[in-house]
Parts: sequence; C-alpha cells; structure tokens
Amino acid sequence: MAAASRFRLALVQLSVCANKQENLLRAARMVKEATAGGAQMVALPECFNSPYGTQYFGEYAESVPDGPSCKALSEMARDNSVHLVGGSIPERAGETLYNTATVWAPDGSLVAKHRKVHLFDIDIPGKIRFQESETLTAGASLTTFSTPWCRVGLGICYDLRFSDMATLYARQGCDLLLYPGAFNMTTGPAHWELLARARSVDNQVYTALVSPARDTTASYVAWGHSLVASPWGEVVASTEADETVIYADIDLEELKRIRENIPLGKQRRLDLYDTVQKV
Ligand SMILES: NC(=O)CC(=O)C(=O)O
Repeated sequence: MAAASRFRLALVQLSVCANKQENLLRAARMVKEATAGGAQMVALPECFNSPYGTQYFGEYAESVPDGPSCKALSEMARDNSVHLVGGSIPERAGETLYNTATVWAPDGSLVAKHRKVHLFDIDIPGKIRFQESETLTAGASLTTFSTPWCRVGLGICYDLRFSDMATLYARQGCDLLLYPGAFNMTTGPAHWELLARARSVDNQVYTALVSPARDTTASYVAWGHSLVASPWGEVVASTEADETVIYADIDLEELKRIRENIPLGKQRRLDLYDTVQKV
C-alpha cells in the first residue's frame, strides 16, 4: 500500500514549571488533547520536564531511556497510539550530562535519541549570556528517523542555527526538520521565525519549532511562538506565547510539487561544493 501523502503534526507549547511530576502530567494531558485533535505525530518542547538553565540540568537529569520521564513518554505514545517527539530532557550518562531528545513509536518503543550537538554558548552584553557547556556535553551524532509518511531530521534549539546540519538532513532524504527549542526574549523576536523559514526554503522541507510557553517569572524566559514553516517558506501554523497546541497538515504532494517547480535538488553543484568542502 502506498504511504499516505498527508499527516497531521501537533506542536505542544507546554507550560513548564519547577515540579517535574507536574510537567509530566501536564505533558500527558496535552498529548492526549493533541491526539484528540487528529494529530498523528505530536512534539513537545526543549526541556519539557525541567526549567531551562545550567543550574537545573544536574538536578533534573535522568538516564535515557531508563528514567521516569522516558517511561512517561513511552506511555504517552502508547496510550494515544501516536508518534511522539518527546521534546528534550537533561540526560545523565555516568558523570556526563546532555540535552537529549527522544522519539517514540505508537507502540511505546524508542525510535531515536538525539543529543544536542551544538551547545548554546552565547554572550550578548547587556542582554543575555548563556553557556550550556558549563554543565553539558555536546552530542556526537546527527539523528534522522523514519515514519510512515516521511523521514524526519531532528535537532534541538541552537542546532537550528547551523544550516549545514539542515542541508545534510535534506540530502539524507528528510522532508520534515523538527526542533524542540527555547529561544529567548532577545534572540526569539530577531531570529526564530527567520531561521525556520530559511531552513525550509533553502532545503525545500517543512520545518517545525516547538517551544515551551512563556513564563516571565522564570530565570530564562522562553520566546514561545511555536511554528511550522512550509517548503515554500510560509508559516503555515503558529502561535504567540501562551500554552496551547497548534496543528499543521504536512502535505508531501505539495512538497513534491515545489521541488518539481523549482528543482534545486537537480541543480545543485555538489561536484563543486563537495570538492571545496573536502579541501
Ligand atoms: N536556547 C538555545 O539553544 C538557542 C537559542 O536560544 C538561540 O539560538 O538564540
């Protein structure tokens, strides 16, 4: 049977608080709501079980996939019979901490695991300084996974800024790039939507960004504005700062049409770029 060319993606812009158990229960409620809304794939945000900050990562970190948050995610996928991108959580592996996203099949089995490969180390004087590398270690591999509809490339937040990674995913056959992320009140308004639309139009793919809801009392205030950009570079689903679920129908026929109309895939000069890259 031919694979269906459309599916419904839901992004859960979750309110995250300091109580891990409350975050897990809230996530479970919202995954259920998203599935009731017709979603076949649901995604949660970066650090969905913990506040986002280097001072929190050690305290909230768990083993992946043996910890309680992964157990809860597996149950959410199985109970709702849905493909679930479980946002990210702080992961502990021995003495090492990572920012790690997991993906779950509708039977509750683990499909993929991605450790954030580009750590968020920035310093914008007078605005924001954040150094994930003070406590986290970067992942060492890129991550794609297949679904009944298309291949998906997975990144976490700062990974979105690296166009090479997105292009590699597109070259590996991904039609959707998915980034749990938490931009902030400085970089969010400037770059969040721009980067999603750029990744989409450059690579002729759908790009989905899923943020926590904004909490102005938190030490790190997330921008929110979860969104989906189409391969044409348009925003096809979006929201503002509050907790909500947004939906986008991912249309792979439309993606194919755009790639036929503007055949970048056939026109790329890999013979030139690859030679230069290898020098
Ligand atoms: N939080 C991040 O990883 C990235 C971010 O906020 C930004 O790139 O801006």
